[in-house]
Amino acid sequence: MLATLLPALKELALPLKLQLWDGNEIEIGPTPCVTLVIKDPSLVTRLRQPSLDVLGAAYVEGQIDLLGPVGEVIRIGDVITRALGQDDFPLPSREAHDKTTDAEAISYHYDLSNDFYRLWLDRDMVYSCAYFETGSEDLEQAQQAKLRHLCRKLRLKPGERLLDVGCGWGGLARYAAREFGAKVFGITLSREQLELARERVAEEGLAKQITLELMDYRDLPQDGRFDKVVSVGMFEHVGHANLPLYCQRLFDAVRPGGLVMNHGITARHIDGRPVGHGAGEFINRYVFPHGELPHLVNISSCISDAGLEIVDVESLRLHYARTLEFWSERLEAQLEQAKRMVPERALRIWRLYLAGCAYGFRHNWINLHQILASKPLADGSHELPWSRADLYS
Ligand SMILES: C[S@@+](CC[C@H](N)C(=O)[O-])C[C@H]1O[C@@H](n2cnc3c(N)ncnc32)[C@H](O)[C@@H]1O
Repeated sequence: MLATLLPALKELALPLKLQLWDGNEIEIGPTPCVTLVIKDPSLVTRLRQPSLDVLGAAYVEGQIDLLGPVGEVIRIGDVITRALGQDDFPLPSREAHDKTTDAEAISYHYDLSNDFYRLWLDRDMVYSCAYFETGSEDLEQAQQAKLRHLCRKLRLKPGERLLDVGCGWGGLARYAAREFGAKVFGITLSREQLELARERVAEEGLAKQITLELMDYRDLPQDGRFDKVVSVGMFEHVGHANLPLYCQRLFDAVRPGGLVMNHGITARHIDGRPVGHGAGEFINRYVFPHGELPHLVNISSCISDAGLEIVDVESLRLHYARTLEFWSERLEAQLEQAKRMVPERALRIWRLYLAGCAYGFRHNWINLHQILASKPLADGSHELPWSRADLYS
């Protein structure tokens, strides 16, 4: 098999070296910066028609090692799988979601280790796309700018009640309470997140303004008690089948005249056909089980059908590429510390996931949309200013 694989790889002239199970080294292209260590000879057959899922799984399960800058590893993986891989990937499955499967999926990802996430996220541990007003900000500045951008889009005022659906480690809740005087109710399905988020609320003396609970979005109050609703990086876990219910819950939670912000990752294609040879399969298998990415059209349609009026949409695709590059660089710079916090297998998964998603956003495989919607008042009016000028003043 090696006899057919090597000429095919060499044609790609990649900066890659193979190291075989017997110690032999073969240079595939000029000045290699990445070494693919094949520990298991049976893998060569599968590499003849590779996918990012096959390569990623082999790395996670320890059948191969990948040495060199992780960004280059991903780029080389993409070139190889596009050149040698198959093209007929099936459409991703759209699954039924219930509270139990969703709670397990959330725990798998978010309860991994608070220390590990603290290592490479910003100090507020905001785990979603940052906002780069000029492109020259560092991660801390860009995450603070994102929190401000969200609160401004929501036209948040002192004393207003804000619901934060999928509140993570509480960064937005604390920002909205501290900087905008809001009263925040936040929910998460992760026990680890909740514990640390509550600690941070108490440390900042914000306990009177912020309540955080372990709660599924399906159990939210439905009496329009909130002035504003925000959901950041959460709806990717909902699944197509439950999008109408999710949007209905947001509608029912907010008062007439109130605003709803849905910030999340969206698919490149409406039918969900794969982008990146096997990247989606890898993410689904190892990173976000039961995750599903709707297209902007799917989520917009559900928001509208629920009775909300979409008033503003912004794409932040390259902002998420930049955010993920920061996360990946920070993790790569601290691998020794990370090894002490999570099992080797998890570290391998998260290294590929962060660098791979940075690459995916950069190459337009996926997008990020902030969708602002208003719950119309009885006479059809809403409470928004005439222009967006206030967002930038
Ligand atoms: C990517 S994190 C984003 C956290 C936070 N919004 C941020 O920007 O840092 C996704 C969040 O959604 C929450 N989540 C996912 N599914 C949920 C569900 N069914 N009900 C409530 N929260 C959920 C997770 O627990 C997690 O806090």
